[in-house]
Amino acid sequence: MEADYDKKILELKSKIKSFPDFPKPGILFWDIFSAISDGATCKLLQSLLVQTIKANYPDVEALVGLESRGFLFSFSLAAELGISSLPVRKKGKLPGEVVSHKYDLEYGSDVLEIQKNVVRPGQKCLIVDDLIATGGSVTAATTLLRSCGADVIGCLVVIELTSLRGRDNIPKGIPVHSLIQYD
Ligand SMILES: Nc1ncnc2c1ncn2[C@@H]1O[C@H](COP(=O)(O)O)[C@@H](O)[C@H]1O
Ligand SMILES: O=P(O)(O)OP(=O)(O)O
Repeated sequence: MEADYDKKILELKSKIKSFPDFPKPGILFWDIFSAISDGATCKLLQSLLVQTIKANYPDVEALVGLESRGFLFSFSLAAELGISSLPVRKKGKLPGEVVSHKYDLEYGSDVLEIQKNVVRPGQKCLIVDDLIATGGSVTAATTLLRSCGADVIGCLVVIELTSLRGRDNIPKGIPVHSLIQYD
């Protein structure tokens, strides 16, 4: 069983391409789109993510995708599990009334938004994204969701850049599950 899982992870890993110096010098960009351009890998990735959610978050009620690559997974997984798929977007992209959270970046700041009243108070929300690096996006999304009354039960990503220690930087008590880890 374990050997089968490890084999699937290796198969997935072999399909993810990396691009040095994108989008700026010094960044090694992990391109999730390179994996999902192949149908068999889409199916494999979806099944690994579903397996992780069922094993670790059996009570999850909503998957919150972070713009924009998080949306690839939040909708398809929510559809399979029959639960809500909620988007967190950058400023000015969601219609109607929104709740906002401004957060600091290395240089400057950014704002995340969610539509008002889409989260039920106490709703068990799992944050979903392609990758965790410093943990800044997950931290900001957690603050935003909590300000709406959500119960943030964890974070699920395909890739974790372990040397950046994102999981240590996010609020205590939010577990991180990643399928693939790179230094
Ligand atoms: N090296 C990277 N490759 C692809 N995507 C990346 C990379 N580093 C960051 N990202 C995107 O940014 C956020 C996570 O960054 P945090 O520093 O954890 O906020 C995530 O949405 C990635 O798509
Ligand atoms: O490329 P995106 O839209 O997924 O955004 P980010 O790089 O901020 O994750």
